[in-house]
Amino acid sequence: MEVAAAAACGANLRFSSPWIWSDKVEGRSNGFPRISQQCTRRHSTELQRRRSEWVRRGGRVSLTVSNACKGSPQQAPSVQSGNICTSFDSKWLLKNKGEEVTSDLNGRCIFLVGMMGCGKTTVGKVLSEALGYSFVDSDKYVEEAVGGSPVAQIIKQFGESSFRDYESEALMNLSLMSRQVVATGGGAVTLPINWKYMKEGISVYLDVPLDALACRIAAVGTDSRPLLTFESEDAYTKAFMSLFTLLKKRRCSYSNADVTVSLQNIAANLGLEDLLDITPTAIALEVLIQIENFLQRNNGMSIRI
Ligand SMILES: Nc1ncnc2c1ncn2[C@@H]1O[C@H](COP(=O)(O)OP(=O)(O)OP(=O)(O)O)[C@@H](O)[C@H]1O
Ligand SMILES: O=C(O)C1=C[C@@H](O)[C@@H](O)[C@H](O)C1
Repeated sequence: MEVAAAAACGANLRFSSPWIWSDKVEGRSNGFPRISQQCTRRHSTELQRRRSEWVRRGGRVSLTVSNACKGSPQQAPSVQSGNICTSFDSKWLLKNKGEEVTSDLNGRCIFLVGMMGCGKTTVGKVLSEALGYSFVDSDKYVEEAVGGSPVAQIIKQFGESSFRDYESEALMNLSLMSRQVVATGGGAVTLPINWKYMKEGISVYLDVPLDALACRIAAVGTDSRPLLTFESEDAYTKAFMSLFTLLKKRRCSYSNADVTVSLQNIAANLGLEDLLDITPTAIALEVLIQIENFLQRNNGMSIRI
């Protein structure tokens, strides 16, 4: 099936194998993607199979051995991005890195930003545990503030602009706190005032390829996501095309984050072909490594904009 509306969007798409096989999404002469029906069905089934496997394994991943890491856990060297060792349990590495980074952070909050489905909640919970921080989901914070209605209903009932006002108020309140990992809403980055709040802490962009996002969202359904407005019977196509348009508008805003953590880079560094093999623990570890680098580059200070 061809997705005509793709032609309306002028952004560059980055496809990461193996989420979209080259025989299923083909570049067209006009530079826009063509997505086959078969592709979308295969994606959902494959995703569900892999997710069950991932859950059965307890979210574990085997990491590539690096020559840079030798010795016992007691003599563990500091972990550099891209040099994650198999010899130690990744949770052990995360805990240790968490302890190191916690003291550098001096109580500052971490704000996770990124498109819906990029893993802010999943990774945020793991990260907060490693840092000894609390975890807050700003969507949940808004829901509680307005009496328990789901975000989808708030948007439908009051409109996106009112939701953004509630979201800004939530971020303002959260920016006054310390020792919190905050999973922000996917669109929080679009309002400049929110950056003022988030710059009270360290902001981290979780950069996940569009096709992986669409797969994850399609696997759980699009019903609770009113901003996915592309019309299609197929959940993957609906998610992919809507996210494509949203990301085109937001990419620049995400780049304001202090730190970017790219799943494609993690996969490349770990020698993994499949993004689904990257566990939340491995992603949280990369977040901490990148935060540590950022703090070192800026002498422990977050740059304010
Ligand atoms: N590393 C991962 N590997 C595989 N699936 C993942 C991973 N991280 C998250 N997921 C799955 O992706 C989906 C979205 O994750 P999550 O809710 O953490 O994203 P989010 O960024 O908080 O989304 P939103 O902004 O919509 O709240 C969930 O179904 C989750 O189980
Ligand atoms: O990307 C977005 O704009 C959104 C993401 C969700 O987290 C919610 O904040 C809401 O559905 C809007």
